[in-house]
Amino acid sequence: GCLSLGMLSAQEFHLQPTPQVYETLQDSIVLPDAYRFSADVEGAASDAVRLLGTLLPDHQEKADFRITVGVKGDKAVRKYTRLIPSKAEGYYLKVGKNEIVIAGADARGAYYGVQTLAQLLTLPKLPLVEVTDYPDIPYRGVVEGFYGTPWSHEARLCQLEFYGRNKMNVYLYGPKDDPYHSTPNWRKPYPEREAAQLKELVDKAKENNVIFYWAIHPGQDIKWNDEDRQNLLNKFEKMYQLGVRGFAVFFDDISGEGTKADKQADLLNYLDDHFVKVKGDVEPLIMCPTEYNKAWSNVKGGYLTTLGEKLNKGIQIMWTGNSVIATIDRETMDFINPLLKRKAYIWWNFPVSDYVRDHLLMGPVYGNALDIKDEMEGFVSNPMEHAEASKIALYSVADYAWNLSDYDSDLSWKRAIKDLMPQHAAYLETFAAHNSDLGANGHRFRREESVALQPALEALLSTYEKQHIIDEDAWRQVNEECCKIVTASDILSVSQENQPFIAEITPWLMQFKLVGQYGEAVLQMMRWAVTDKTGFETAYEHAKSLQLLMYKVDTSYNQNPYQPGIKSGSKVLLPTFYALFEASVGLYNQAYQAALDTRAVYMPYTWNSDVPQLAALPVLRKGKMGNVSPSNEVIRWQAGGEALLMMDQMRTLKSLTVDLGIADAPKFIRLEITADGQRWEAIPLQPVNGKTRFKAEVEGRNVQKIRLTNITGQEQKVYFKQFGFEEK
Ligand SMILES: CCCCCN1[C@H](CC(=O)NC)[C@H](O)[C@H](O)[C@H]1CO
Repeated sequence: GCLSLGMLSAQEFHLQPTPQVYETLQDSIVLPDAYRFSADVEGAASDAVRLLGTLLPDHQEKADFRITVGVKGDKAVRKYTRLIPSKAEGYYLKVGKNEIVIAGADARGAYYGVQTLAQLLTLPKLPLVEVTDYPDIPYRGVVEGFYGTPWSHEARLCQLEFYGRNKMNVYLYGPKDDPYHSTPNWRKPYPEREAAQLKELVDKAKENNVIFYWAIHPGQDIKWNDEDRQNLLNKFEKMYQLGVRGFAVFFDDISGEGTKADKQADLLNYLDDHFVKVKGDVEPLIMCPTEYNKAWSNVKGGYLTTLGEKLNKGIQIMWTGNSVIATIDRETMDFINPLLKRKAYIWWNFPVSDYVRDHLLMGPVYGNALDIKDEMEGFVSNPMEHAEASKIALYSVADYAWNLSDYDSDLSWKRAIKDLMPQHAAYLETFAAHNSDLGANGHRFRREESVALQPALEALLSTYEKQHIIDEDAWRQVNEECCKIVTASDILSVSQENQPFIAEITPWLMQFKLVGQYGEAVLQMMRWAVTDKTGFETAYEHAKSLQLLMYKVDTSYNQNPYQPGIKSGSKVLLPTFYALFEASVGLYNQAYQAALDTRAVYMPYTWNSDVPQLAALPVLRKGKMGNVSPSNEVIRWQAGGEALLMMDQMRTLKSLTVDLGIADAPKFIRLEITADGQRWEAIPLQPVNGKTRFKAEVEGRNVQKIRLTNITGQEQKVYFKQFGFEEK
């Protein structure tokens, strides 16, 4: 089941999202177990009344204490009318000595007033308050729009409860890899089981006052004809019958005919006129354009201006910002809103991680401007495929979108962590602090990481590298943090507080613990590098073993074909430990005339050669791929010259590619493999692209070493363009 709200102590209590106006008197009351209730239960406040019913005992006619719930215009709240903010989804909440009043500007406002009361009721005593509240951004929530494993049905049910509590009113269903959402099965109705689950989601969304939008992604193969127009209408009709009352059409990440603005606009206007307006109880249509960010738009080409001019005014248009992954500021909105002739509906691509799948994005939500509340129609977050782990960012997105000017990214982040794991919040904060950056990526979007520890890490490293001395205060801080990392990893990995969450992050907890232990071992190496030879050697051995263990985790879990593996502390923590490892081994080698291997990152592959220009090339590893860094100079490869790729242990290969820039490489270079280092077997080089690239058939072969030899009896001039392999 989904997590319930944790009990917080009064002083750290904070309403979520931060209300616009919140007055609390120093007094509090104990809620009586009997109260008189007045509300138009059949009226617009029915959702609010239902939610209230789950929070309080049944009411009784004869009681002094009065609880009133209503929506502006209801008789029950008539006398509070001027206190109700005239803002959509706004509400007035009062907890007085003898009464509680919840008066909504509309149905959802009344519901949100009760959600706020629900939070107050988690306090030991109910404080006397007056809250006047409403959202800055009309549409706030989540678009499940990522590539990768769609969220599970259970995860979605939990999400919807989370949105209700955090006053998010939008969930857009649009998982890129759902075959019935996108090409080619968007034309087909969902199979029975999926249809039933969608119906359940629609009901759950309604229960939590979330608008469930079903999105379709037809652009890659849609035909601009009546048949496909009817196909789309039919599919929308099917979804309507399942209870869906919000619809979206995504034209992102497509090519070809489907990208034409005027055709897209005609289709959407048709759907608007013949479906949305006809039904009468469906939310305004949302569309995601093909040019959905500034970097990809060609204003002169007229795509955006065509949409802005042609699309019916009521249709909402999504935008990810100045690039696919970007924070949103005034300049961003000043660019797009005039083109669309309406306020853009922000699709914020964070914490989505489908382009950095080996990283978790657990850090604060920051970088979006606080002065643009009047420039956006909506603000929805595209999350990670890890539903529970995404809640840290989503909590803060809800906080930001409800009340931009009061948003504080760090306080919100800390509250998000407490909300996700009230008991183990301290341990989760340790984990989240060091697992927040994306690593290098094509979008060049980065996040801060290990912020609190950074000064100590920098002091420790610079002092040690420059003066070969230990900054004791920094050393102590880093050592304490490493100890916390090890402790937090173990406690979280067996925590029963939110098992679905722990299941999502377990491989990263394993890696995080190893990073902490590696840090401890490296700190010992620094301590003993020139003072305790055997102590150092033990710590060195331990560090090397931890490097191998980290490598094993990184090559065993999450082996997706995009960014395989498990990265943790990848931006600051681990790179600093690597640098300290190398520095301390350097000092030890100098002090004891030793020659210990200073390589900090575990590397299963070793490359060397008696061909001078080849010998210097570094060998790289990414997940299960290994390759020798290409050279862009002419290699003079002497007769009989050899190049050897050695594995740390027997490894099974999947593929091997060689490109020496010459079409007849097989005549010059023999490729051999050995499983035992004794018996070699030549593997023929087969042309791949009819030019200079060749592959060797090594699928399933166990290999310890790979050898390239110049067999022509004379020097050959070649290019070393590619030498890469993939393990099974
Ligand atoms: C080269 C293509 C990169 C597109 C990346 N976008 C997609 C489309 C999008 O952003 N639509 C608004 C998916 O949604 C994905 O999740 C997100 C980030 O990776």
